[in-house]
Amino acid sequence: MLGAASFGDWLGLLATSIFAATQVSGDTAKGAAFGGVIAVRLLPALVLGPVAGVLADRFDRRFTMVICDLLRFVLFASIPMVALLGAKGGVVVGWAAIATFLIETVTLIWIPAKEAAVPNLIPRTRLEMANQLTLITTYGITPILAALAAAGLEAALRGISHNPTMGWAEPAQIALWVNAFSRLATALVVFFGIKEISGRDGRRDRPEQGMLRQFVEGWKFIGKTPLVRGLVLGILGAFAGGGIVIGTARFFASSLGAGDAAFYLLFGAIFVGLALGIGLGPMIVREMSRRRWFGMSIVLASASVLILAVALHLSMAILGAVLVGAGAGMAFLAGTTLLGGEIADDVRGRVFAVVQTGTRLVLMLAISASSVLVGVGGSRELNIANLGISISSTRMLLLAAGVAGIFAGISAFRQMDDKRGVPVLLDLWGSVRGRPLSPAEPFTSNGLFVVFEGGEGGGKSTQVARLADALGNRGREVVVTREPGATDVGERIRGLVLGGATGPNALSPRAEALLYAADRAHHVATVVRPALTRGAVVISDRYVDSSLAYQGAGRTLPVDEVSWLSSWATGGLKPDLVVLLDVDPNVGLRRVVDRGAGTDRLEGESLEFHERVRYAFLDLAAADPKRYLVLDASRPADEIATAVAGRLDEMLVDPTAEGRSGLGKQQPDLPGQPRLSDDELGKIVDSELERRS
Ligand SMILES: Nc1ncnc2c1ncn2[C@@H]1O[C@H](COP(=O)(O)OP(=O)(O)OP(=O)(O)O)[C@@H](O)[C@H]1O
Ligand SMILES: Cc1cn([C@H]2C[C@H](O)[C@@H](COP(=O)(O)O)O2)c(=O)[nH]c1=O
Repeated sequence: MLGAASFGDWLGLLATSIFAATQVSGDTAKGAAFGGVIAVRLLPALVLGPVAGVLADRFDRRFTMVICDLLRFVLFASIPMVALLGAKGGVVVGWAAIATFLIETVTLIWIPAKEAAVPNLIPRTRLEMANQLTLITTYGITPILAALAAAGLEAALRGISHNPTMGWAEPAQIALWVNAFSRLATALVVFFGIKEISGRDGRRDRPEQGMLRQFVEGWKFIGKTPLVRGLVLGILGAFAGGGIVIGTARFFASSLGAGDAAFYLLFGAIFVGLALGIGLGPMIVREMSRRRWFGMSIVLASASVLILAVALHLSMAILGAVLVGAGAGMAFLAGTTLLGGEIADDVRGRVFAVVQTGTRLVLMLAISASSVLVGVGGSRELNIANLGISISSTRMLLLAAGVAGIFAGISAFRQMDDKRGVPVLLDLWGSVRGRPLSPAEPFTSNGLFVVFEGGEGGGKSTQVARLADALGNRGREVVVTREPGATDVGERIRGLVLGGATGPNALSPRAEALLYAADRAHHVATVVRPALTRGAVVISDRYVDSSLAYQGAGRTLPVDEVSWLSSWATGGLKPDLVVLLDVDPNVGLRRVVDRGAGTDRLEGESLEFHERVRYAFLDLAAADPKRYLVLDASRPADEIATAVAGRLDEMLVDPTAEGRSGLGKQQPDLPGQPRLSDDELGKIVDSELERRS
């Protein structure tokens, strides 16, 4: 139904503008009438936008929508009616402008009511799919259908409408009637068919609050909530960029040496990209955090504006335009879904109203300012320092828009990020492959987590014991632990992975990886985290890197999958320091044999296996040197112990020294959930009790 109404609206937008233009003669008057009607449609946003959201949050949204649609029915129908009643051209145009202004005003109230109501009707898991459908219908299918219908009407009725007795059959008039009746139909469907829109809690939340208070509270909510701030900032930034692209499009097409055809091609490319972004985006990024996806999509759209700015050839410009559209489409979808799904019902209307008002204003300003600016300098070329490098002002403007958009996308990303500390590109790559990285579990470490890693016989157990003694003598609480086998469950797992059959009946590599991960999950939850919370120094003989080296490089399982598994098992807990005892496998394995306690299943692996393990450890250390202390394990044990103790001294004296990233620090608050003062908390509890009573 909303699709049909949207079709009617697009048709109405085209029809009112064309209709106004046909009522006057002369090019200038026609242009003014056409542009005037469109400008009038945008103006009410200025006046009414801020209060529209309050109405959506205050009154029954179903009745608000129905009343708005009935009003729009009457107003749309009145435009052709005035002409039918025989009014003169000027009067008809005047009334078309006034009616359009009123229609837009009413629409401004209808949109936040509808947008705020939709999330209450659809389960959250389906919200994105519903938004996909709505956006594709509203911005993809219905404008095209409307344009086709307008052209079809024009062709079909050309003969009839010249007949003076058939004035009512002018194409623009018919289109307006269609628009009017589509609104009447929406009103009836919402009133009789979607009664659930009325049944929400939010309306009764604060009936005693005045409108002004609600209005002010809405703005405060937007300003104070990082998620909403980020969303609003990102959406406005994206629209500003989009406005500049639209405003400069014609000059840009001519700067490519192409004419009107190129202009239409670029426009088409943006819409193709938009449809691809909205339609395929969720399938590509799969489980990726929607907050991250939103910021990244804005960065993609803006970076693609830069491609436009430097495009030397039409094909490059078309690629840029498709990517601009794809980024914008994905940002639009992610933004709408986040607004609907993560914002409480009682303020949702006001947030939607701010977004819709802001986007209209920003778009209008960006289009007009950029078209004026390129109009002034667009046909000329700026010649830099007489070096023969000439840059058109259109491209400079696009460059500025791209940079500003990237900035807006990054700031939005930062404000909303719900996976702080998780590398962005790895997360994106993991999500595309169906395995997004998990954020670190909120946790306060008051201690120090030191891990010893390395190949077989490197001297880890020896050095763990030496360090524990040294720290214990200084009065520190030290917890010595190991993987696998630090807990009862771990002991049993150790028996499975290190004992057990070899040859064809041996444990499969994936099962082995899962068993090590299970040991680790239990170990971290029951030994490591509690000790770190107490403030102890935890010294572990092996941790995550052993899985990456042995199961990843040694068994040749995909390292990113093993890494994801470990990060899931540990909730993202990273050591403060990893001491890597680097040993040639020939030397290490000889020591193991000389120890005389026999060899286990892994120690019995080939030399090539142990070589791969060794270089995997070294690669891990090279990728994050601040967190690692790499020592040559062939040095005497005392020298190694002194080097380790020296590094620990530095870290314990200066808690901010490199490698002590998580120490004594609380994980950041989740974005979108600012900490509340006792006062604020008290107020919320009071109002909740009041509401319940
Ligand atoms: N720096 C060293 N130089 C020579 N021998 C050493 C050195 N450090 C330890 N050793 C000896 O090497 C053998 C293995 O040492 P240790 O058990 O500490 O190594 P590990 O890395 O824990 O072995 P595993 O890989 O089995 O866990 C022991 O006999 C130990 O005494
Ligand atoms: C944690 C972990 C260990 N391993 C391997 C490495 C060793 O061969 C054994 C542990 O024996 P140690 O004498 O206690 O060093 O297990 C592994 O393959 N994957 C891991 O995650």
